[in-house]
Amino acid sequence: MSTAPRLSFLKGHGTENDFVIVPDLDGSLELSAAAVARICDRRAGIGGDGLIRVVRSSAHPEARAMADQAEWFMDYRNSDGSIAEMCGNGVRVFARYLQRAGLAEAGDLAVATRAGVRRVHIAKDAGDAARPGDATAGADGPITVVMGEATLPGPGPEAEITVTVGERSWPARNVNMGNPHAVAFVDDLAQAGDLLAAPAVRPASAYPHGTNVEFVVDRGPRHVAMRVHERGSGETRSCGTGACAVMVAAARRDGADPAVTGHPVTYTVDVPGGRLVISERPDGTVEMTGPAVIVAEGELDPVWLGTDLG
Ligand SMILES: N[C@@H](CCC[C@H](N)C(=O)O)C(=O)O
Repeated sequence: MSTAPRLSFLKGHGTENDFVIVPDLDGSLELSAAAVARICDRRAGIGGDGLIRVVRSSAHPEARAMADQAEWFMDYRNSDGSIAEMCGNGVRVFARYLQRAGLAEAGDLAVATRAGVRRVHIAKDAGDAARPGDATAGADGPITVVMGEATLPGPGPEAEITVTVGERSWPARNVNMGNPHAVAFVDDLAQAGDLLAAPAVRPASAYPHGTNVEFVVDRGPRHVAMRVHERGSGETRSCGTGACAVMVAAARRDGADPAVTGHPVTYTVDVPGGRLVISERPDGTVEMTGPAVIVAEGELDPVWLGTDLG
């Protein structure tokens, strides 16, 4: 009989950026990069753009210092097993899991991430939505995350980014939302091609740990659409931090800087998997609202898990 641990999981998504959620409340699991990649495999595993381990902050060495501000830590991994600092869609799905499991109530909540503590607001229902009547209000209501401030490098080589796909290159904006992004405005999203391989981004020195790449077109006033190639996951149907980076890049391009005007600015960002509504406030904080859905739960077969997991 197998002595391998039984591992419960849930599956969820935010605008079709999908995740395997692994509750490990007391932080007893060792999840190797290989184990994460196996679980996220869409043919041989559960499948997902990433894996989110739910751990009590006090039980995780990277989160212990945040435990007095946020009870729960989002340990986020990309589908190739690599670690990422932050996941904007993931943090909404994380909050939905906590609500569903009775570990948090609708309303305000703080979540610890590798990029710091993020404030989350879980709408009680569509009527409590940050934007009543918004298309993002599903049966469970939308979730809003205060994503922190975008960081853009000052003039210099790190600001002069070029993104290349095949024969075509575009200038891009370097925006950090806790994790790195290169945002390129294009004429047509199809120009990004099949995105089976990561676009080339130069200079490499601007992104010592690699980057996510967004391709953006205009849809109307304060309304854009994007595709994304995610570091560690490939093309996905959505990226929350990427959509925030896109919103800030679009606002700067459009001459809208809330820090200068004193007024918040809001963009609708369409992604292949849905719609996100994103605002930047005069104090520089970026706020994102979108759906978060849990679709299934189950248990991984301990025999299949084998010895990859401790
Ligand atoms: N999909 C996420 C971002 C996940 C991390 C990213 N691939 C990285 O390596 O930085 C989001 O919704 O923000």
